Amino acid sequence: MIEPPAIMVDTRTALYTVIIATVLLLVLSPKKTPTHRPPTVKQYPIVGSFFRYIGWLAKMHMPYYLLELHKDMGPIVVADMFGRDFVIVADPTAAKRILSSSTEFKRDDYLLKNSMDLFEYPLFGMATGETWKAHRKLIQTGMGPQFVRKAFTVTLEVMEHLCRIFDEKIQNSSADEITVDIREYLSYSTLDIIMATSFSIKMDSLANFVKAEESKTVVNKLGSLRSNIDQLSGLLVYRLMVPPILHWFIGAAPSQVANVKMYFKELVDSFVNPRKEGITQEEGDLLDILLTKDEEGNYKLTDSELRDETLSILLAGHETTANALTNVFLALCFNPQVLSRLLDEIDAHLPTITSELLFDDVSKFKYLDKVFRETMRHYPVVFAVDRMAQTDVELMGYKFEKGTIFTVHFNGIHQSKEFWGDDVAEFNPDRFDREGNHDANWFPFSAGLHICPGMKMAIMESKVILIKSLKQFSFELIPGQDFKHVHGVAMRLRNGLKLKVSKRKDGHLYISLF
Ligand code: HEM
Repeated sequence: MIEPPAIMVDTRTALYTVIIATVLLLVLSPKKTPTHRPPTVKQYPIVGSFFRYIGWLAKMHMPYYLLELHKDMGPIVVADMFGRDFVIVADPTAAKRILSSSTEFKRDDYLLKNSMDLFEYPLFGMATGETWKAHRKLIQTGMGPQFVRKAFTVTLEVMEHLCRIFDEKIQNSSADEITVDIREYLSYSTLDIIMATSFSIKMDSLANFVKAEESKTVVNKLGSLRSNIDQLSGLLVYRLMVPPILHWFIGAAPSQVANVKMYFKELVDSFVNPRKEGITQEEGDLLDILLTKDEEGNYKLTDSELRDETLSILLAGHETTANALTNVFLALCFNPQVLSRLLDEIDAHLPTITSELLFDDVSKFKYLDKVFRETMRHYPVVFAVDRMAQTDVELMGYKFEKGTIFTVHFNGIHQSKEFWGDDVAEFNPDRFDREGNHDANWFPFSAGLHICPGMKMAIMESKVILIKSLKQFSFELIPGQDFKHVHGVAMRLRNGLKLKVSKRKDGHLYISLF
């Protein structure tokens, strides 16, 4: 018969042996070799996975397609689109690494490759390299604290104008309310703001839009700036997706786009040349910085570089902000309790319509800051950006060859329960009060080398527009609209956002759902 104490000693020894062996195994075992390929969307010869995404593409719902892929296959997925493989990444640590490296990953100019005849040097599309670096330095210098202060003053002026327009229209209406597509008004307002802030040019596109709307005609050439910008961004997207041989059939051949090209050349010449020739004075604005000369007295940017950078600012800096603001209105419409708290804050800091708003006051609107941040998390206007591997790389446990394209999927990160909690689908500005480094998971302005240089201006401009409009007017959602976002240069509501606007009647604004 076996003595019980002896059994106990043996069991303990065996247990210790197992623990030590496990620890040794973990410490000494070779590093797990990364597997070759992450989960991959099933592809067929020639067509790849075209039939899986064609439905989404046709509805312009590619952002929703990418979210579905993550839901089915995890945070890193290989998907083919238009005959190319993209590694779609929805992990904040991997995203930071991709966006911050100047050796392992770079932006390629694939967005521009088919559109070099239209423009070649816009900062937002240029490959990471020496030309980009020189342009970025100039633009960053020009978008310093003075730029943001100037944007504040300009935004107040434009908002005074916009509020006057709404006031007059409401007074002239029989029902004391008007129906507007708020995105249209925001789009023209942000266009005027960016032109005046960056180049000290008064475009009056908002006024021209209103005149054109009333008379149903385009009032003058300047009024068509927006439509030319729309055409240019559309051409960029179409030319990216359609091979050059087919450009003629979609109206995008060089001869067919000559008018758009000429329009922008004339427009930019009209304000750059007088400044160059000393006919108009220096304004201390971004244009002055873009017109900086080197030690030999030559302009740092060539004529075409200057024209393209001017256009780049217009393209990058106006629809983005207009769509972000439209999304705030959308979010407020669906979340009346958030709106109510926001109005309390606005009323606390600005007791009357005539109360003055100073630059330093904007930072006091803490709840507004959270509402804006939550809107940008919920609906990131730029939902993804691409980078190309410059060497063989290892990422998230997988190996990739040089030349692999990575899509950093901001929307995927922003919609991930892992990083934002189980209530990720809810619109909750208070989530930014919770413990944790929210900035590490928040990418609406990208990160790293190409982080949006206009971010501070965009945030300040948006806050002023919201404070001023919400203080004076009530907004009511028109039912039956399509609230799904479509892709393009920016993620946007397909048909804008129709709202009823009336004067705010008491201390509270009402944005009601239906
Ligand atoms: C809510 C508004 C805005 C959003 C969401 C936004 C978003 C972005 C994002 C995500 C990028 C990075 C692209 C990349 O990583 O490849 C970017 C770049 C850029 N943005 Fe913005 N932006 C906004 C407003 C503005 C404004 C107001 C300006 C100009 C005043 C501006 C000028 C630029 C420029 C020039 C770049 C290119 C930077 C580079 O490649 O080095 N953006 N923006």
